[in-house]
Amino acid sequence: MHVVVNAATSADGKLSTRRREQIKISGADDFARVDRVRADSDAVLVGVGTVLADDPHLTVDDADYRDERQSDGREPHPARVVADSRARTPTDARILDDAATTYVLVSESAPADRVSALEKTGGTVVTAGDTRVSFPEAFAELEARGIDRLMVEGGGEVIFSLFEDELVDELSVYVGSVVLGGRDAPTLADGDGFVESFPTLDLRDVERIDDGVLLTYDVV
Ligand SMILES: NC(=O)C1=CN([C@@H]2O[C@H](COP(=O)(O)OP(=O)(O)OC[C@H]3O[C@@H](n4cnc5c(N)ncnc54)[C@H](O)[C@@H]3O)[C@@H](O)[C@H]2O)C=CC1
Ligand SMILES: Nc1nc(O)c(N)c(N[C@@H]2O[C@H](COP(=O)(O)O)[C@@H](O)[C@H]2O)n1
Repeated sequence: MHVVVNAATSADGKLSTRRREQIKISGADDFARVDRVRADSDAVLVGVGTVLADDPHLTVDDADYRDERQSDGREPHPARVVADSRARTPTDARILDDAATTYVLVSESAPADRVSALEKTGGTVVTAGDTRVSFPEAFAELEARGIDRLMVEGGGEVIFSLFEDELVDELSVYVGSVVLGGRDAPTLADGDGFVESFPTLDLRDVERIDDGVLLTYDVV
C-alpha cells in the first residue's frame, strides 16, 4: 500500500490551536489541490481525535473528479477510514453518512455495544490490535479489500504512529503564513516523539500556493 500524508500547519508547526478546533490554514488553491489528492486515492484516513474535533466529511468536492473516478469504474468518492481504538466515533458523525464506504479501525478493547452501534450506522468495523489500533495489521486488511493508495489527513497522534511504524511513503505539508503557538496545540507529529532513529525525508518539491508554501517529501 502506498501511504501519502497530507496536512496543513502554521509557520510554527501547529495543526490547530490549543482548543483543538478546526482552523483554516490552507487557502482556496491548496484546498483544491487537497481535493485532487483525495480524488487520486482509494481511501482517506483520519484519527478519531480529528473526527471529534472537526467532524470531517472526507469526500471529493469537484464534480469533474467524481465523474473521472466513475468513468474509471471507481466509486465517486474514496473510502473513508477512521482509526478509533475504543470505537468513540459518534454515530451521527458526517464520516458515517452514506456518501461513501467507511471503515472504522478499532482494537480488541473497543466496547462491544459501541462496535455494534457503529455497524448499525453502516460503518465497516475492522479489528486490529489489543488496546490500540495496529496499523500494520489494519492496513493489510484494507489492502485485501482493494485499498492500494491511502491518503492520511491527520491528526498529529496518528501521523506520529504511522512514522513510528515506518508506513509513510510521502509527506506533503502546506505551511500557512500564520503563527498559532501553544505548547498543547497539536503538531504535525505528536505521540511520544522520537529520540533516535528519526525518519529521514528527501525534499522533492517546494511550491508557493496561496500565501503559503507546499513542501513535498519522499520518506527515505
Ligand atoms: N491542519 C490540518 O491539516 C489538520 C488538523 N487536524 C487537527 O488535529 C487535531 C486532532 O489531532 P489529534 O488530537 O492528534 O488526533 P488524531 O486525529 O491523530 O486521533 C488520535 C486518536 O486516534 C486513535 N488511534 C487509534 N489507533 C491509533 C494509533 N495506532 N496511534 C495513534 N492514535 C491512534 C486514538 O484514539 C487517538 O486518541 C484537531 O485539532 C484537528 O483540527 C487534523 C487533521 C488535519
Ligand atoms: N489541508 C488542510 N488544510 C487545512 O487548513 C485544514 N484545516 C485541513 N483539515 C483537514 O481537512 C478535513 C476537513 O475535511 P472536509 O472538508 O470536512 O471533507 C479536516 O478534518 C482535516 O482532516 N486540511
